[in-house]
Amino acid sequence: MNKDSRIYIAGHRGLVGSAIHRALTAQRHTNLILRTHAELDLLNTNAVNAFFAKEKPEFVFLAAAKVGGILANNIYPADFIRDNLIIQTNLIEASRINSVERLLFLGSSCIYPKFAPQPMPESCLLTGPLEPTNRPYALAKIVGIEMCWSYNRQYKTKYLAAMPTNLYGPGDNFDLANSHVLPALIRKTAEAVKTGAAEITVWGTGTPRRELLYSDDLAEACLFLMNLDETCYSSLLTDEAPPLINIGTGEDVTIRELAETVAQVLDFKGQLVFDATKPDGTPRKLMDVTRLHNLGWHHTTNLEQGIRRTWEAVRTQLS
Ligand SMILES: NC(=O)C1=CN([C@@H]2O[C@H](COP(=O)(O)OP(=O)(O)OC[C@H]3O[C@@H](n4cnc5c(N)ncnc54)[C@H](OP(=O)(O)O)[C@@H]3O)[C@@H](O)[C@H]2O)C=CC1
Ligand SMILES: C[C@H]1O[C@H](OP(=O)(O)OP(=O)(O)OC[C@H]2O[C@@H](n3cnc4c(=O)[nH]c(N)nc43)[C@H](O)[C@@H]2O)[C@@H](O)[C@@H](O)C1=O
Repeated sequence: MNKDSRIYIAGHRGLVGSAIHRALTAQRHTNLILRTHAELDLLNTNAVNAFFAKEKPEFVFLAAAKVGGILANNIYPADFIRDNLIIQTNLIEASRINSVERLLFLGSSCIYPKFAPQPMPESCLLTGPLEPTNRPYALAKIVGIEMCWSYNRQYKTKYLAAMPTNLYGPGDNFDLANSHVLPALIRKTAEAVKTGAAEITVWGTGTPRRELLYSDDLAEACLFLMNLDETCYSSLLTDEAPPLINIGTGEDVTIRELAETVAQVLDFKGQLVFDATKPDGTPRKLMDVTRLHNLGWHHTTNLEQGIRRTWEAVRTQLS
């Protein structure tokens, strides 16, 4: 990407999109194309096509999606599969029609089988049954990968699918019902500190393991991939295997350890109570990040630093 390349960030107000926006702005990109949900509904095929025809982006970060934690995925499965299939199809097809140079499609680590080998290499895609709590969302993402691969083969496009691990950071969704685990734990812990409550409730058994990546690190990885030289980029887009790359830290913790780290950062001295009536979901989903490391990218923010930064960004809002 040149500094004046026309770059569209779909979903630039979300956790990931806002981090990509910050990273591109910090690198002095001057031609960013942005639309809020109210300005452009990505479910509207005609509106998306008109927007692409007018703005002619050269690079697309596809970070708009219907996203939520374990409970939201379980309660609204139809919304998750429908919205994601439509949004990604609209954007991939409009990118083809308008000759977008490179597109980065964001998927998720939940595309891999529930009992995949750990750590999970890209090659374990479609080798076993999925985790039921997020199967509709995961299937939409798997279709997105297959579309990128099919378009690359048939139309000679250059679409890459990045699979991030669980993410967190400033600008996350802190709604207790719909959010992911880390923002939920930060909010519950902040409220307990504020009210002097003796305990916080953690969903599930506390034994599942999760790998967490700070959103600004993820954004750096996305820019790194979009900026790969032609030889390295093309090496990820072969006819023989899906154009897939994992993004993560290669390290994970139990949910109990995660809750304890949040308690330590926010100075909460009370008890953790586990509510086993809530789903645990996948027991473990640790990414194999060998492919990304071999290209030369490593994360820089460790879990405790990331939680501190997130807390500093939201403490006035949550205290
Ligand atoms: N958060 C995580 O832990 C992980 C996320 N990912 C992936 O990263 C990507 C971004 O996720 P994240 O940033 O967390 O999600 P967010 O929910 O924070 O952001 C999604 C963005 O997409 C926008 N959007 C959704 N529907 C529409 C629509 N119909 N028209 C226009 N805009 C729309 C939202 O706008 P609005 O809010 O106004 O609707 C929002 O700005 C997704 O593809 C997700 O699968 C992957 C792994 C983990
Ligand atoms: C990114 C990823 O995110 C989702 O998958 P998930 O990792 O299972 O999601 P999660 O972050 O919501 O939960 C992780 C673990 O944490 C436990 N947990 C404890 N206490 C709370 C709590 O208070 N809230 C939440 N949400 N979880 C809690 C919870 O019970 C589970 O064991 C999917 O959207 C999936 O599609 C996807 O892509």
